[in-house]
Amino acid sequence: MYKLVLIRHGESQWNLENRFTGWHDVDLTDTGVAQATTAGQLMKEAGFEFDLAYTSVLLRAIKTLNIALDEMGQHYIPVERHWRLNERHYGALTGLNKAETAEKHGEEQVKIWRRSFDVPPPAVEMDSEHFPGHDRRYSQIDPDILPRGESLKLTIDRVLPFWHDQIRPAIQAGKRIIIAAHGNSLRALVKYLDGMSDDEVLNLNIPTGVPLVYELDENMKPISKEYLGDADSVKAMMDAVAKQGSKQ
Ligand SMILES: O=C(O)[C@@H](CO)OP(=O)(O)O
Repeated sequence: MYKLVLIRHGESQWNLENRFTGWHDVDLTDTGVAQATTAGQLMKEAGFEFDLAYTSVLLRAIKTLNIALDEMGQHYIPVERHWRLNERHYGALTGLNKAETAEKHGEEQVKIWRRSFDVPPPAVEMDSEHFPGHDRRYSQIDPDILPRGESLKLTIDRVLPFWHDQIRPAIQAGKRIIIAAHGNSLRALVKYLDGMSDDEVLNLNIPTGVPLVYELDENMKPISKEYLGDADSVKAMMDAVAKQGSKQ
């Protein structure tokens, strides 16, 4: 039996401002820092020990991981940062306020953009500041595979190769692993691990800064899955994420 912990970053500045974020590199708010600290305390109390951590190349996930590991006294473990764990790229929606977008285009359209399985947002132009090709951290990646706007399906297509090539073999080699990532890159992983249908994943919302603990069998099939912390507050946080696309 293997244990795996997934954690979405704590609240970011653009979560607070309710803006589509994607690959835009925003920092944590004070609440986000507090959530990451609490997550570390909860994992410490539960006796978790990690050998290796994976995260994205975005500040909010990296910081959440560092804060939580620091809190656990496990700041020294190796960390692998990879762009394939980045948030889903929100294309031309990046930076827009979700409630204002719902006023303009309707809540239904915003729900389709946020949660449909295979409808991508409108693409960013190559000359947009939100096209990743202008960012040094992506300079080694073939521009043809850099996203300009991803559906969940496209996000899954770029997250899963990293799971299969790197993370799964490390788990099966006995490494105890934590993955700090993002709402939609983690929805991609959870959909895959839980074998959820394209319809079921529509209602999956992942709260910020709460460790999600999986027990996996030899074939990486989930035996159990639970969030650490108070169940009612976790549920309230998930509902709040779902409502971010409502009109004000
Ligand atoms: O804006 C984003 O990048 C994501 C996560 O914050 O939002 P959503 O939950 O709307 O997919």
